[in-house]
Amino acid sequence: MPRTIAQVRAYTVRGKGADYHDQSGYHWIDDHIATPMSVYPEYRQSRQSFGINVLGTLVVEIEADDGTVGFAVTTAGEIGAWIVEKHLARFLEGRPVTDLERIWDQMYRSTLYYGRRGVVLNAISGVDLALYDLLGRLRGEPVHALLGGPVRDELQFYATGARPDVAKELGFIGGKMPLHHGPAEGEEGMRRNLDALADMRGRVGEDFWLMWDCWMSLDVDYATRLAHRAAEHGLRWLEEALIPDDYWGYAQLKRQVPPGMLVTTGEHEATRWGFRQLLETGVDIIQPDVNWCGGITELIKISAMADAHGTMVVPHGSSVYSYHFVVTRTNSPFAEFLMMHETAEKIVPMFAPLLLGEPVPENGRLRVPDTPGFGVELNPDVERSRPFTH
Ligand SMILES: C[C@H](O)[C@H](O)[C@@H](O)[C@@H](O)C(=O)O
Ligand SMILES: [Mg+2]
Repeated sequence: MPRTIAQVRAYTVRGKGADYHDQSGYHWIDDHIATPMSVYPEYRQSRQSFGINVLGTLVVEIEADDGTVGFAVTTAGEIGAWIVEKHLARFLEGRPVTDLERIWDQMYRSTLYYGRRGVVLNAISGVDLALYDLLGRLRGEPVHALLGGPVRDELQFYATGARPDVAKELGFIGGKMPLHHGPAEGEEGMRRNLDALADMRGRVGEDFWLMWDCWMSLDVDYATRLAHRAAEHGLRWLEEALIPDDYWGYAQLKRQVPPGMLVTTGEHEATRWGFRQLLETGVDIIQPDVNWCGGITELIKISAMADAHGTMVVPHGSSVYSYHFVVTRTNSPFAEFLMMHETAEKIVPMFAPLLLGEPVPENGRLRVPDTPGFGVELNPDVERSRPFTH
């Protein structure tokens, strides 16, 4: 007889954690990075200035009738806590822990009138991930064992951050840099972008992967011109050049970039329906974030669709929550590691200080632990609050 769900609880945490853009003091991740808001000069220097960190962390706890507790974290803060406590909890409490598919379907269908993507799917993802953590703890198995088991002994990673040259020394297979200047900064900005790429290529040599993360900041014309000029410096992929809804733009960009340059995107997309539209554009790699796209239950569907399209799935950096998935999928040959050290020169856990036991790559590689669930615990020293109950 499977255990049943006794209670669902939602907590919020401010500062760092799953809302990893919420850093204090200097941090490369908030240093003049191009965004859709870069058309407004007053919002170019800092993404926090326009609110990239307004949500905060949501912690979802799910307790079984035997007292076992599973949890997961995501980016959703108080809004997410309200959605979990006041709306989603009703589809879980009293149900078997194994009811993953029915619970997901009812959470998604019941929130369609105000959800579909964004913070509602972040909250649904948090619940789904907490359920997988609880199921793994109850069965004494790591989540990757619940997903069919590893297809490789260890993960290999590329690193995202300001210092691909340091990433190369640390054993990563590539370095993804933030793009600093968008179309509104004209030819001067384009030249600065290309100078930065040329400089980094000079530091890492000819064979190390270099990528740009454009964080939705470009238009098709600028992205096409940038791609063609970046080709001489061996840019491997241009990531999230356009806003997520511009599926037509992604299809055009894919047709226009130089042969061999990859077009990638997807971290701000959600559900099998959103990714079906993305796959039909012909992009080369989709990058769902498992904490935002609908959780493991939805990522299984997204990944199978992509596999049939011959498209790689390299989830956006989301620590253990993506590692347990990537290690079980043949069309996910490598993973992302976000360098959350303020100058991207050292390895620190992505969600630090939120999770105890959060594993990090060594020499750019990681054997995903066999600890039950996702193998991490909430840090009791991190202050959290429960803003709503039900
Ligand atoms: C580095 C990028 O600007 C984002 O901050 C990052 O979170 C995301 O786009 C990524 O792909 O890691
Ligand atoms: Mg990205």
